[in-house]
Order: sequence, then C-alpha cells, then structure tokens
Amino acid sequence: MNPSRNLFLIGPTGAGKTSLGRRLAAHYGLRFVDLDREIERRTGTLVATVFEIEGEAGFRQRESALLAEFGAGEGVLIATGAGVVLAEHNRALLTERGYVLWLQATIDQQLERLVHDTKRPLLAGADRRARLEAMVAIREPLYRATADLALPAIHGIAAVSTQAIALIDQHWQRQTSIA
Ligand SMILES: Nc1ncnc2c1ncn2[C@@H]1O[C@H](COP(=O)(O)OP(=O)(O)O)[C@@H](O)[C@H]1O
Ligand SMILES: O=C(O)C1=C[C@@H](OP(=O)(O)O)[C@@H](O)[C@H](O)C1
Ligand SMILES: [Mg+2]
Repeated sequence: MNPSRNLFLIGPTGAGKTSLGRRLAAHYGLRFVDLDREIERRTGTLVATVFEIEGEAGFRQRESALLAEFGAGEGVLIATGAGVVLAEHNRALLTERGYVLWLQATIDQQLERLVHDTKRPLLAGADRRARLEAMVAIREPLYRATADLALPAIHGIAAVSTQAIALIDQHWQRQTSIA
C-alpha cells in the first residue's frame, strides 16, 4: 500500500470522482483539486473549449502538467479526469505519489448520470453508449493497473461517500498511522 499522504480518485466519466472528491477532501482535511476545474480556472475557459482550440493533445498536456504539479505536494486529494490513466507517466505518478481509489460505474449508470451533461467533449455527438464502451475497453485495464483499491459507486453519493471512507480507513489510514 502507498503510504503517501495524498489521495487520488480515478475512474470512468460520471462515476462521481468530482462529487465524491470534494466530500472526501473535507472529511480527511486534504486540499481538494479537480484537474478539470483547475484547467478551467487557469485557462479562463471550459474544458470543451480547450479541446476545440488545442485538441485532445493540448488538453492532455495541461492535465499531465497539473497532475505533476499538485501530485508533487503532500496532503492533497486529486479528482482526476477519466482519461488521465492513458499516459504512462501519469500512471507512474499516481502510483508513486498517492493512494489511488478507483471509483467504478457501469455504462448504464454513466449514461443516466450524464444524460443532461453537455460539458464532456468526448461524449458530444451521437451514440454515447458506443463511445463509453470504447473508452472502457481501453481504460479499464489501466485503472486496474493503477489503483490500490476499487469501489463500485452503485449507490447515491452519500452512501458511496460513507463506503469510501470505511474502505480508506481500513486500508490507507492504517498504513499511514503505522508509517
Ligand atoms: N453515486 C452517485 N449516484 C448518483 N449520481 C451521482 C453519483 N456520483 C455522482 N453523481 C452525479 O453524476 C454526475 C457526474 O458526477 P461527477 O462527480 O462529475 O463524475 P466524474 O467527475 O467522475 O465524471 C453529477 O451530476 C453527479 O451529481
Ligand atoms: O474521459 C475523458 O477523457 C475526459 C473526462 C473528463 O473528466 P470526468 O472524468 O470528470 O468526466 C474530462 O477530463 C475531459 O472531458 C476528458
Ligand atoms: Mg470530474
């Protein structure tokens, strides 16, 4: 187990990384950073607009730079974007610099949770299910390889939050209190 004082949330889009991250950071007294919101704060525009202007490659560069910047510190909870695991150097940083919780969701849950969402550029256009399935096929092995622990986010946010805290206390906090 990783004894670092950082907590990183990974997992598919709509699993609840941003929502849960905020709650967990407050609970553990960690600084909360959502990589997408931080990109928006620094660029002064939406993630979707960054994709339009700089392409996915430009977005990924920003994402990696911010992960490296915040991951270098201690006492931070980072809610990543679902594609962060695509880059090998991001996966290495996550495993080296923090305890990694993989928040899981089924495709049906993703579709339901993002039904009104217009802010995810990779889901824009037709056939969201096919896009999500294609993402899962590539990313799931990468989440598995990177995570210390996995949690199916099948209940509401409050219940998932309680479950996450129980899991983290069991596996991560015990390690850090011994270290
Ligand atoms: N466990 C959950 N149950 C129901 N809805 C959820 C849950 N977690 C998140 N949501 C909702 O799903 C949407 C996407 O959540 P978000 O935190 O942005 O996910 P992510 O950051 O993983 O893409 C939001 O509207 C959020 O309120
Ligand atoms: O699936 C992806 O590659 C992306 C997921 C988004 O974050 P969420 O996981 O919070 O939706 C955001 O980083 C960007 O739109 C790209
Ligand atoms: Mg998010």
